[in-house]
Amino acid sequence: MKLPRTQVAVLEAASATEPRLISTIAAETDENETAITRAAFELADASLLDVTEETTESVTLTEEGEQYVEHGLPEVRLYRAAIEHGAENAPVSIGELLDPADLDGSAVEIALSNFARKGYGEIESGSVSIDPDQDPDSDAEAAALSAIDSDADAAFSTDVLASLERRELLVREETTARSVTLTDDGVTALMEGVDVADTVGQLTPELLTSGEWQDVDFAEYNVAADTETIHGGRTHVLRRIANRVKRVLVGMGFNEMDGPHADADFWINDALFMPQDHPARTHWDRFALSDPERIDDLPDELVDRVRDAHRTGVSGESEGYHSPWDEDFARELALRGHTTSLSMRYLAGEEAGDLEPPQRYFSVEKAYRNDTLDATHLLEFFQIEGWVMADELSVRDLMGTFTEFYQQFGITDIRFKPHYNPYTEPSFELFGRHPTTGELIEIGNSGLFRPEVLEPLGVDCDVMAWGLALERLAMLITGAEDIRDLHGTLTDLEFLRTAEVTY
Ligand SMILES: N[C@@H](Cc1ccccc1)C(=O)O
Repeated sequence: MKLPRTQVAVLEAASATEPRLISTIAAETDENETAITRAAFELADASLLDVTEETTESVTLTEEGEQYVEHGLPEVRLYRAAIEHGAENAPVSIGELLDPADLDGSAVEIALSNFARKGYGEIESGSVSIDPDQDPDSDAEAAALSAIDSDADAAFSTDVLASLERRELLVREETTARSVTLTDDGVTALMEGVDVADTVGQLTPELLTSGEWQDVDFAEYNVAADTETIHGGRTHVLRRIANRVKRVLVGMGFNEMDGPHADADFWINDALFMPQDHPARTHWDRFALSDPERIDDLPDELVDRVRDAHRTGVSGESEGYHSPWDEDFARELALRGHTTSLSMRYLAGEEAGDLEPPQRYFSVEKAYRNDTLDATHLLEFFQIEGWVMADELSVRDLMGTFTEFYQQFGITDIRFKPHYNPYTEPSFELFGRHPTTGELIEIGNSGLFRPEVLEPLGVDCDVMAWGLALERLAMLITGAEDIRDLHGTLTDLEFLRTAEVTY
């Protein structure tokens, strides 16, 4: 029988009685492991070999884990120091214990939280009291750490391993080792004699330049063979969803808006009839920029009309806020807290000229808010902004548009809740049901622009508008439960590699 060179090498290195590791064969034959693996699978396909896989877990300590092996766990050090300072009798202030326990910086926090978690005692108003029945010498985590330090294969309860992993004191890794064993057919083939076929497995520059490629026999590829998974580049799941959203909206007849991320407060807030003392306009919520200090090129007449709307209202029963309106503040620069600044620019005729109804515009762009990070909030996120201008619009048009839009993503259970925005009346928040937790999560905000917004802009028909959160839509589509899985430093790579955008 004639076989390619690497296959002959694998066959000769394999045994019928004892599985041999592919990595060992690769080392012995001085071939790379991928080539040997491929040869092994080809031989398995021809029934000459069996390939078996064994997954093993290896555990290694992190740098922090190693430090604790040497110096003791912070909570254990705290317990020992507390005993030495008489905490068995009366609570001792934490300050007194830091030095003796050799704790500073982030180690203090680590010591306190694990001390409490393990029931070593209690910390109340800055004082430590201990549970005298505890024995830090039998701390299960400390024991596991030092045992792993001396023997990586040491066995432990999964609970202890999991908690050490959570504390990032160790990392667990899975490795798959493949072994080969000769089958009966393989043994027979070897006994009858196996020769190296003059086939070429790889086309090289030398073969090409010498012209030799014309005379050689090429080895056949087994395209069905099992191989290592290679993770190629891929468009980020959020970008894929954004692209999909754009395509859907264009399909619904919308044009795309574009504009500055940093803008005058005038466009971000004042044009929207947001009172200047609104909480969202304070430094708690807003990322202010200082250079340039002010934006000069605002449309003067519009500035005057917006000022009047704020102070005394517009025609009809409108009253305005009757509060001071500071033009300098309106000219200040900030990162846009919503992309509704773009809607204002377009409705004012600043971007695409004067617009006659009907019109539909959208953007899928970033907005910035000084929020607290959590499972549903990021400091920068994408908004799906949109508006429709027409002679006569009602809440039914708004609901119908959302129903049609979300349907394209397979989302049919949307809820509406009456809401308040200074710039729309009526206003509605939108909720969607999370596919795995079943929880209703807020996915957007919407409404019909008030006359106090439209009249200064020179728009004399109805405009309905919204801002939907792209990341929340992504959570509904992919089932991600934490927005931080989608982007930012905590993203789950495996999720990004495998997440599908279905529609
Ligand atoms: N700007 C609003 C969304 C919105 C846009 C337009 C009209 C109504 C609401 C937000 O960020 O939540």
